[in-house]
This record gives sequence, C-alpha cells and structure tokens, in this order.
Amino acid sequence: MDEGKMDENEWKYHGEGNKSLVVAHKQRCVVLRFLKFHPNRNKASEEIFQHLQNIVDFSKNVMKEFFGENYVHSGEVVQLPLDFVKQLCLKIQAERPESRCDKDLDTLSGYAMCLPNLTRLQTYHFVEHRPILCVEIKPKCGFIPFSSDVTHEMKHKVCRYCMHQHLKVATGKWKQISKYCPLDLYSGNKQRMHFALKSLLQEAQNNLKIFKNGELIYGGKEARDSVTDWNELAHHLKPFFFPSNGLASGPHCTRAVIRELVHVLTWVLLSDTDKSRLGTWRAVPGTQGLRACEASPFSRQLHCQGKNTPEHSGLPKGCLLYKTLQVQMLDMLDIEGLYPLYSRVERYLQEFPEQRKTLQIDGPYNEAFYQKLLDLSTEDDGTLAYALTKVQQYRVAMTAKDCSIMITLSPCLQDESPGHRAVVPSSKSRLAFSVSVLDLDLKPYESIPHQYMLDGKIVSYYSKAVRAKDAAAAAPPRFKGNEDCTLVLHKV
Ligand SMILES: O=P(O)(O)O[C@@H]1[C@@H](OP(=O)(O)O)[C@H](OP(=O)(O)O)[C@H](O)[C@H](OP(=O)(O)O)[C@H]1OP(=O)(O)O
Ligand SMILES: Nc1ncnc2c1ncn2[C@@H]1O[C@H](COP(=O)(O)OP(=O)(O)OP(=O)(O)O)[C@@H](O)[C@H]1O
Repeated sequence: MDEGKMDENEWKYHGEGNKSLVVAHKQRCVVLRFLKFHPNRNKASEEIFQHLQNIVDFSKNVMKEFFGENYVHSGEVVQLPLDFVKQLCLKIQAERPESRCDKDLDTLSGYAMCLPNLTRLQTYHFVEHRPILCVEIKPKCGFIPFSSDVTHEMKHKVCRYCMHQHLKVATGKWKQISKYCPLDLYSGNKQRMHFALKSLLQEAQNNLKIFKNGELIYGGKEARDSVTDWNELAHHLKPFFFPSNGLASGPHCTRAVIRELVHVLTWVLLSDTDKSRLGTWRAVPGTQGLRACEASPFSRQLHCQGKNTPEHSGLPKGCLLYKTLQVQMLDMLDIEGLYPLYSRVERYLQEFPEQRKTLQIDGPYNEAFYQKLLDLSTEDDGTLAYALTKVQQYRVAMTAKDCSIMITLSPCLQDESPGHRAVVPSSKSRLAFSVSVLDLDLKPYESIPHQYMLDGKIVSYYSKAVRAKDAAAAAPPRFKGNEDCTLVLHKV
C-alpha cells in the first residue's frame, strides 16, 4: 500500500465494534482498522501509535504462540495522510449504525492498522474472481467456571452468556433471548454444535455475521432492524452448496441450504488445520469446566425427555475452537478469585506508580510477557508476582472470550486441484476453506473492576428473573396466563 497516495473513494465502510472501525479496499484484499474514541477524548498521536503497536506485538508475540501461526493475522501499523482520514470519515459516516455513533473514528493521529481482509480468502492480493462466503462467529466464553472462589451457586450451573442474555434483553440491547449457548458450540458433539449454529442463525445478535464476496449479507444489525430472513439467506447460499442441481425454491430448499451450511460449518470448526508444535498446549488438564449449561434449550429439552445432555465429544486439539477454549481457561480463578489479586497489584501500584512499566501492565508484550503466562500454578504465596501473573492471564483469557472466528468458503472449480488449501468434502460441492481469528486486542488492566461489577449484576439479574419465573409458575392458575384472565373477566 502506498500510504502517500491514498484516495478515500477506493475504500468502503466494512464494519465496527465498540473500539475500532474497519474500512475495506474495494479492489485489494486489505482493510484498515482505526481506533474509536468518545468525542473530545482524543489521545496524543504518539499514544495512539504505541497503543496500535502494542496490539500488533501482542498478537505476534502472544496470541500467535497460543493459537498457532496459521490462525492469527497481526497486520502492521500504518501512517496515513490526515486529509485522507478526514475525507474517509465523512464519506462513511452515513453508513455507520446509530448505536455505534457514540464514538468517533480517530482522525487526528493518522495511524491505523493494515490487515488482510479476512472476509476474502487470505490471499492478500487482488480480489479473486470466484464467489467467497465468510461466516464470522463471536462464540464467547465456552466453559462454566470451575474455580472454588465462585460464591454464586448459579455460576456453576448456568454459563455467563446465557445469564447475560436476560440482562441484555431487559436493557433493550436485544429483542429476545437467544437459544445459542456457547457450551453447545464448544462441546465437539455434532448434534449440539448443529443446534448452536442454528440458534445463531435464528438470532444472530452480534455473534454471527455472513459476508458474500466481502459484503455483509446477514447479521450485524441493530436490535430494531434484525429480521431473520432465511429465504433470502438461502437464495445467497444456494450457489455455494447446491451449485449444479436444480433444487427448487421454497421452504424445502431453504431448509436444505441452511442444513448444509450448518453441517459444513461444523465440519470446518472441528477440522484440525494447524500443524504447529503448540497444538497440545493446555491451560487446564482434562475436561474441567466443560459440562453442559442448564439454561441451554438443547439441554433442557433432553432433560424434559429424561435424557442427559450428550457430553462434549472432545474438540480435536488442533482446531481453533479447542485453542480458543484453552486460552479462555487461563481464567482459572474466575473474576471472584481474581479481584482480590487485582487489588493486591493495585495497592502496590498506588504506592509505587513508577513500577507500572517494569510490571509490563501496558506492555511491552514481548517473549518475556508470554513466558510468564505459562505459569499455571494456583498456589497463592502472597506475593505480588503471583497476583500479577494471574491478572495478566485473566486479561488474556478475557481477550479470547471476546474474539471472533472467521471461516471463509469458496467453491473449487471443476477439476481444479485445491493446491495447498483445505477442502470440505461436502457431497454437493467441493469447498476450499480457511479459518482465522480476529479481535485479539489485550483487554485493559483498568477493565477489571468493571468486570467484577458486571459479573455481580449479571448473576443477580438472572437469579431474580429465574425466581420471578418460578413464582409465576407456582402461582394459582387464575394468575397464570392470559386465557385464564379472560375467562375471569367473562364471568364478571
Ligand atoms: O462483557 P461482555 O461479555 O458483554 O463483552 C463485551 C461485548 O459485548 P457482548 O456481550 O459480546 O455483546 C462488546 O461487544 P459489543 O460492543 O456489544 O458488540 C465488546 O466486545 C466489549 O469489548 P471492549 O470493551 O470493546 O473491549 C466486551 O467487553 P469485555 O467484557 O470483553 O471487555
Ligand atoms: N481483518 C479483518 N478482515 C475483515 N473484516 C474485519 C477484519 N477486522 C475486523 N473486521 C470486521 O470489523 C468488525 C469490527 O472489528 P473488531 O471486532 O476488531 O472491532 P472491535 O471494536 O475491536 O470489537 P469489540 O466490540 O469486540 O471491541 C468485525 O466484527 C469484522 O466484521
């Protein structure tokens, strides 16, 4: 990329999260990722450069080690002409979702990250002229805390995602509770994974997006605009999964296409595409914390039928879900066990603020930082060193709990050899695929008190909601439902 000759018309709005905004090049397979800030809270250019460089270093020196070379794309920091950034900001403003406009793109520093566009196969060159489908999944935390520091009994039964759903619906972030439960997706059991993926397709929230040829075609909508149109989706997907046969349109075709998509995604998610030496790295021995979640509709349905939830069938050790889960499990103490250790570090820093740098709170995220994360002991010897290691491991685990998995699929042309690319042996079409992980920015040290507060809020809201539901179920029949009420009114 020639940073000297940048034209905003060659770029288009691609997407954004809470902290960054992404634009994609119209011809080439690259994106620019800018930081966002609350209005009037812009930082010094040097600070922004350092922050972005830290993101790149953390990705290269830490996350690549944990996830494996193949899955992580670290990108590089680039300096852009300020005029280009300002024009780009104006050009894309109208396309930004309203709910994200509380923050503005950083137009003052001129720094951004340049990354491969992961919604296209990772060729990093010019756009390939063959259709490309990309499914982005933000799977969230895939285990139930196993720490003995957990005080809320509910946290041993119901996963955080399922509990959080209730609070999110109550606060209006989403319209309805999703049937998706991360524990089903991470179970490695095909039946449970199919259920999880179908649930994501029914209620995408911010956990599922589908792109076709780099354009968003499904998900990524705000609560008020989210309409699940499977017929339209199936129309987009049909050429990928049923390229030659003449499946008619209509509900039968829609179901067949969705089923095929779910099967292919499950196959890809379970495939071991990383041959790096780190395939067997484990945060926690055995299957600790991997039980089913009581709130998952899949488990509840089986429970009603008097059956047990099929246990996880075990994720293959090289697959991205397995690696993500292992990194998430660096959170061995849960926020309840971690918070007192954070307070220990915080007390030390209050007394010796100049030590912040030595302790590598804000980087550098180098080999030494990575090595310290490998100490998995949970014997608290009362030292600052122990507390610091657990705090840093927690930050890394939280990062893995919030990352996204990108799966790209593209049909192999007839008689074409896939070359170095892995292929889904789908019966209807041969699809070359690649898998990668994105949004691996280390969570800030400062977010720990917020995590602690939020955890309490999620559990107490959920417990209250469950109690209210139980009370309603136990109430005399005339208070039970609308029909009963109507009858009483008729009598009057
Ligand atoms: O706390 P959670 O689980 O709600 O996660 C936040 C995400 O909400 P979600 O529940 O996925 O809708 C949230 O996503 P949205 O902005 O809601 O799309 C962010 O990813 C946030 O991370 P950060 O503060 O921007 O670094 C996430 O915050 P962290 O907890 O990962 O810091
Ligand atoms: N390299 C990439 N290639 C293609 N699309 C990308 C890439 N990086 C980000 N995106 C898209 O942009 C969106 C926002 O990016 P990202 O998740 O990094 O933002 P964020 O603000 O850090 O997220 P969060 O809300 O989790 O903090 C992603 O969900 C994804 O759809």
